[in-house]
Amino acid sequence: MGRILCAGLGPGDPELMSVRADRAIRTARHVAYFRKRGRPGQARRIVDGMLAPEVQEYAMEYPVTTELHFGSAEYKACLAAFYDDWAARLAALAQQQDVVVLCEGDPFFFGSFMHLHTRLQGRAQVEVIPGMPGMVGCWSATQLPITWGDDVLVVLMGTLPDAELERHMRSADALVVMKTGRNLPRVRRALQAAGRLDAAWLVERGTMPGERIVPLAEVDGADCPYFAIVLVHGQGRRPEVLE
Ligand SMILES: C[C@@]1(CC(=O)O)C2=NC(=C\c3[nH]c(c(CCC(=O)O)c3CC(=O)O)Cc3[nH]c(c(CC(=O)O)c3CCC(=O)O)/C=C3\N/C(=C\2)[C@@H](CCC(=O)O)[C@]3(C)CC(=O)O)/[C@H]1CCC(=O)O
Ligand SMILES: C[S@@+](CC[C@H](N)C(=O)[O-])C[C@H]1O[C@@H](n2cnc3c(N)ncnc32)[C@H](O)[C@@H]1O
Repeated sequence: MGRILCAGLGPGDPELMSVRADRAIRTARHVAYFRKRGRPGQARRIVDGMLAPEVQEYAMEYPVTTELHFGSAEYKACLAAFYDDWAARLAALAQQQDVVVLCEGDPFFFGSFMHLHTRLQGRAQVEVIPGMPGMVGCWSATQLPITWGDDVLVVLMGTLPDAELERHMRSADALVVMKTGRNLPRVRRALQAAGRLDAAWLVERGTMPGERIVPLAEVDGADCPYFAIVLVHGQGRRPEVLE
């Protein structure tokens, strides 16, 4: 059985990837990565200038992202076929030589590689190199702590229904909202309803080129990039500052 190594790349700044991922990428002969059709892909962009000249690249282009609703049968069938196809191709390739799959952030944290990982069991030796999740890069970009004392941190997806968003926003101390993109107006409304809007920050492309950090209440756009996270920092218990 060949080996498939998935390298977590961290939030975007190449200096935030692990030494192990760096080594795997620089010595790789076969490199695969996900991307939206017609775009360079964040994972591929992060490793610009790191790949060996003779490397073979495999761009795994999503057949759809927002064109079909993710709850529809058509979307599920289309994505299942896409993952099945790439799992078979990578397993065959790995018979000859190691394959490195690139993944922005951490592969096991809402990463596309999870869908290949499931399908590759028993067909290849699969290893995952952890990466710093995007949200860590984002809260560090704000230069403020995210949790103190007993704070409960909840990670939400902007794709959740409005009522679910609002319920969690009311109960948690610190908040991370991912998959913001075109869901931004709904995320904003839910934060307002939960009384959290004034404490919320929008971090677009955290640690990537074009990074933008703004108080969410000051943003009037209906949309933001897919690579954007909304944060509410916890204010939990801590010893008082005496001086
Ligand atoms: C459908 C939707 C729903 C949802 O997120 O649940 C969804 N992606 C959406 C949008 C979207 N996706 C992408 C862009 C362009 C970004 C750009 O180029 O700017 C846009 C925006 C756009 O097209 O406008 C590309 C992309 N997506 C993933 C990666 C790789 C990675 O991150 O690993 C990359 C490459 C990024 C790169 O590196 O460039 C990964 C995932 N995306 C998934 C689903 C899951 C897989 C599908 C499945 O199996 O269901 C998974 C694995 C996440 C998971 O399963 O949690 C949501 C619509 C929400 C809505 O309705 O608004
Ligand atoms: C499919 S998930 C992938 C998560 C990734 N595996 C991780 O560990 O962060 C994509 C979502 O992650 C968030 N994200 C990841 N990295 C980010 C970054 N550097 N800046 C802003 N958002 C980011 C965005 O909310 C985006 O919609």
